Amino acid sequence: MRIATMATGGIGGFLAVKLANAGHSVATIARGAHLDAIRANGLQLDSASGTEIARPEIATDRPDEVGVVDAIIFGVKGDALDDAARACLPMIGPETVVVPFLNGVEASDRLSAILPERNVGNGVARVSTTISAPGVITQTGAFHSFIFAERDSRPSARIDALRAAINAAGSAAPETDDIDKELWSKFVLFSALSGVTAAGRCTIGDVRTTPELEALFKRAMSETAKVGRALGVALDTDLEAQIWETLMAFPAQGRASTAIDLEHGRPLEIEWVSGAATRLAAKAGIDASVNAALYAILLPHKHGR
Ligand SMILES: NC(=O)C1=CN([C@@H]2O[C@H](COP(=O)(O)OP(=O)(O)OC[C@H]3O[C@@H](n4cnc5c(N)ncnc54)[C@H](OP(=O)(O)O)[C@@H]3O)[C@@H](O)[C@H]2O)C=CC1
Ligand SMILES: CC(C)(CO)C(=O)C(=O)O
Repeated sequence: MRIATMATGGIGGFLAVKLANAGHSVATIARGAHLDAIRANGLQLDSASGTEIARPEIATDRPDEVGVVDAIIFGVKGDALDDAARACLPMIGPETVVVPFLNGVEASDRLSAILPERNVGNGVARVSTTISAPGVITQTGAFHSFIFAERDSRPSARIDALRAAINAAGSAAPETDDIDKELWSKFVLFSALSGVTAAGRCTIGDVRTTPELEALFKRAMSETAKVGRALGVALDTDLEAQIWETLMAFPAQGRASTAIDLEHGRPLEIEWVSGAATRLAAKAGIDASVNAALYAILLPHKHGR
């Protein structure tokens, strides 16, 4: 397949290494020192199972030089979505699918306001990766799973082809017949994890062992789940219990990327996480005072410091 990564950070970089090393024609869109390093040394993925280096066929900051691709792995932070989406236009042909893996539940709709809707899919990533140095992606933990589909979850040859490519490349792209459920199930987890570990400057271990933080986490989760259900998403009736159980298996030192971004003075994606939970709750007439409070506490740090 011809695949582009817009861009080549934690998400795009992880998949670019796997797909390029599996023999696909991969164009990595990146910029600055990260692009220079990819061009000079290749793109490196460090994980518990070792180091993999890929030499993507194209590494560029000029998407207009790439040509039309079959699929675009779309992974930028929420505030960068609009510019990055517009930059994808020259790579899009009639059959191209653009799959967003952003946290939150609004990326696919936002992309569809900029790109032709028939070219937009929807997806959710369960992985923990970051750019640790120019040209280097580091994975924490061993989990990596990318769930995606057409926006309405209908069966689709182009989605099947990308799933097959990712599975054969050594990652995991399980099938789904309800992408909204997948997205919202992660959003219920992530809105609570992001808000509590960032605003509380704490770890998952702290949330598990401090009853007050546990209560806060569970209230945030329950608010977001109520919003999803009010919007008609078929969330499991015991989703909140499942998430709490999952949290028991996370490393105690773990935190949401929002908490790590806060620590490093980087911009925060809160508009699309606690902010989105608050906004969508207001629209649905649901009280989301915990998400609103977590959002407010983090707002002064939204643009980084
Ligand atoms: N990484 C992870 O483990 C997970 C991430 N997610 C979500 O996926 C999304 C992407 O995250 P992640 O991959 O970690 O983000 P990163 O910050 O690692 O990577 C994003 C990259 O996009 C680049 N970029 C942004 N706009 C453009 C542009 N117009 N042209 C070229 N490059 C551009 C950035 O460059 P620059 O630094 O120069 O701005 C940066 O290198 C987020 O919503 C995140 O919450 C979800 C699950 C797990
Ligand atoms: C919680 C986690 C690691 C799960 O993929 C995540 O999405 C993030 O921190 O951004």
